[in-house]
Amino acid sequence: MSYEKKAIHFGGGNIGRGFVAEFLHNSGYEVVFVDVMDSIIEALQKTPSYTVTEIGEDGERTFTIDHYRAINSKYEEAKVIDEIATADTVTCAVGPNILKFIAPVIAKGIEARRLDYPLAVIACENMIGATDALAEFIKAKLGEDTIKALDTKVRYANSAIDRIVPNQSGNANPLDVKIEKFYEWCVEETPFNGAKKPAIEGVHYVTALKPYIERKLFTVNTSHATAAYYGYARGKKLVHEAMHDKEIHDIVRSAVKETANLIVKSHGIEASEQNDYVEKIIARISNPALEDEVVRVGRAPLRKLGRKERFIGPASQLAEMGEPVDALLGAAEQAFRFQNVEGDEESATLAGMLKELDADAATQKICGLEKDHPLYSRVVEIVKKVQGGN
Ligand SMILES: NC(=O)C1=CN([C@@H]2O[C@H](COP(=O)(O)OP(=O)(O)OC[C@H]3O[C@@H](n4cnc5c(N)ncnc54)[C@H](O)[C@@H]3O)[C@@H](O)[C@H]2O)C=CC1
Ligand SMILES: O=P(O)(O)OC[C@H]1O[C@](O)(CO)[C@@H](O)[C@@H]1O
Repeated sequence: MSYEKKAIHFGGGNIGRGFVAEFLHNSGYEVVFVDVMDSIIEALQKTPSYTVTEIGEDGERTFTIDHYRAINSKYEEAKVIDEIATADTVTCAVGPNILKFIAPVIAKGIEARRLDYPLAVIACENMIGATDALAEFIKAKLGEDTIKALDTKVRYANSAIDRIVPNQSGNANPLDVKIEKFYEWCVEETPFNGAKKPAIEGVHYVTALKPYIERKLFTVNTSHATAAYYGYARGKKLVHEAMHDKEIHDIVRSAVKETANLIVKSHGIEASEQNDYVEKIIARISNPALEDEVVRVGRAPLRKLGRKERFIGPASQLAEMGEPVDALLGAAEQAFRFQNVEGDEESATLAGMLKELDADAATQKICGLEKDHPLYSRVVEIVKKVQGGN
């Protein structure tokens, strides 16, 4: 394979190594990982290859990922800037809250650009409009001249990325990644009009991303997080254990029945198609081979209780239509109860906020709901219940 194209990928974690880098590598890109975690960067620098193992119903397939380099942006920012100046694409999978921290170095790379075609930037996060958000942070750091000629320097495309990559442990090579076989990576096509769009095999270019990302976030992530929060509350360690508990299984199904109603109504997707999609997701999150922990899937509850996120996002739209949202609110309640979980900073911040703020202030601050929104008083009641220890 010839490696004529170069991709800079921020975040050498689970989805970065296991999904994004695998696709870039298999499409002939040299991948330059950028991370701030010493152990990951050192391992990538020392180890010339790692293995991605896909777990499917029909067995396992392995791929060797090589021809990559790695830079720690904490110590070697100048190198990162130079790589971006001569790269074809920048991708990231760092978590929505980290976008603001990677933006300044990307901006400097754009300012220093030495190629006569635009850099393609695609954020791969569980977040609606993640690339737009990154673009805003980048714009704040760009000079006026660059902003005037922005189209010639950079093109931003939002994406929806779906593949379950659990935390990895027990692998002989700590860089190895075990992932599910299923994947979906949709990227907006129109931002590349008049420019070359990244030729990444497996990427599905779409003209309208909203139906894809909402269907994904409000089905995959809603069901996964519902199983995780109820599972955590009932002492389950792994997501499939939660899904094999009949009560939790039924609750998860009720939540995705509510979101299916929204997806069908707002995106004109056929009910039978959405039903097939739901069944596929239920099977995926029930897969014992993934050994996915409820605390990983429930991580960052403050973000997950946000206005556009997996519970309040669909529930607020449904409430505006006068449609049922009981199961979604039940799941949101369990998210509010995900407090002081070891290793999850946000769960401690959530606990602090629920102590300090009254229910109205917490509802507004955490869920971003306006007082006159039809969902508002119902969420306030939930917050009061959680605060009262009931
Ligand atoms: N793991 C999964 O199954 C999926 C994850 N995603 C999304 O991908 C994103 C990453 O998730 P994971 O890979 O699971 O998390 P992870 O925690 O395994 O990886 C995140 C990586 O970002 C790095 N990082 C943090 N700050 C950084 C900075 N300033 N510069 C460069 N790197 C930095 C971390 O050190 C870590 O290696 C999240 O937005 C998640 O929602 C999306 C679909 C599936
Ligand atoms: O990455 P988030 O947004 O914290 O959500 C947790 C998990 O949800 C999934 O995307 C699928 O439900 C994961 O595999 C992901 O890491």
